[in-house]
Amino acid sequence: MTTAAGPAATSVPLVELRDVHKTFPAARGGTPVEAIRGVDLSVEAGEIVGIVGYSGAGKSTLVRLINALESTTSGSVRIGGREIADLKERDLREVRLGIGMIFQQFNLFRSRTVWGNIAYPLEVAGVARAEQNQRISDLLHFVGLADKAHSHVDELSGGQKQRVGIARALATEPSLLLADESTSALDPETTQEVLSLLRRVNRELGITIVVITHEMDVVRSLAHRVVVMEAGRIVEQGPVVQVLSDPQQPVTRRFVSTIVDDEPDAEALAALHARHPGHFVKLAFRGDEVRQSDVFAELLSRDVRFELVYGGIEEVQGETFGNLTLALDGDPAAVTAAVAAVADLVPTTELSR
Ligand SMILES: Nc1ncnc2c1ncn2[C@@H]1O[C@H](COP(=O)(O)OP(=O)(O)OP(=O)(O)O)[C@@H](O)[C@H]1O
Repeated sequence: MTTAAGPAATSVPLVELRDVHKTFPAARGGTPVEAIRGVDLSVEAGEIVGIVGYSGAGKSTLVRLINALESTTSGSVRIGGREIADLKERDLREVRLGIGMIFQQFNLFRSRTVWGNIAYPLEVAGVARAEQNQRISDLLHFVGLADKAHSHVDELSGGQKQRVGIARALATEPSLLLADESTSALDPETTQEVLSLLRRVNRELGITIVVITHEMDVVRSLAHRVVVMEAGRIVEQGPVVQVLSDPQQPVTRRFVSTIVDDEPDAEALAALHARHPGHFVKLAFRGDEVRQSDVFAELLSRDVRFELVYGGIEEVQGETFGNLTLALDGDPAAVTAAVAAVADLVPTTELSR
């Protein structure tokens, strides 16, 4: 009998990059561009990994290395344990068939119907007509567009177009789906629909997903793990809840601050100090290990006044975390003792003026 942990612990990652570099040669009169500078990355089968970074960080180049559209300058890219650089064209085609892509601008054929778009990769792969028909029909039902089979692409909304893009990407039954800014052209409600479809692709079909995005909301609601890129390097990575609740690098903090506003920045802190007397401390709550009421009870038992002046509690994928900033006021020795007592209960940071 195999256990769930057994095969997973010994199986090779679906995607494995080791010390990968990619330098584009200099354009005339310019200098070479080091787009990827020593990236190590593993993606396990069944994961959803979000890759975030600002424009130019190297995200698209990384994806083009993973789907073998670009070759490395040095380092190793393995897909399903196979070294891409060693593969002959025929094997490379097979690897590419195992990877689906969806794009920000959908990249659909306007001259074809919805059915025709999904059929395209099957025609290229030489799949028999009867099997094509069965797969296309199944996919149309899966993405909820069975009634649009014979519509033209121009008649569809953005969300419907992306659902066609997803069906087309799944037609060759890939094990990996790469999504490059796949929701950036969509409004928030349609974005949620597409993300929910991607979650089903992962959960119900077992397909591994790598999404590239600059939207942290996409990471928060979709990914299991997040990888942060800056200037061609991975600067931080980890489970989404961990990275959102305790970002380490400045670039990660900037991304996280777009969706989590539970810490006052310098300007907000100055404004708070102008309104509230006392000593400011930030308390970090993670999960339900420590109850806020225990912390407040500790403060109430002491000879200090306190006020909640800033903060927020987030829930991400069923886990809660957040920071609360308190202003403590009273006799300096009592305040110092109260801060020490609270610091025994929860991670506490003193916020200086
Ligand atoms: N084919 C190319 N030739 C020369 N330079 C390139 C090429 N492709 C990418 N670059 C450069 O490599 C760097 C990384 O680009 P890349 O497109 O991978 O970043 P990105 O994080 O995906 O950015 P964006 O979100 O804007 O797409 C940039 O400086 C870019 O100009």
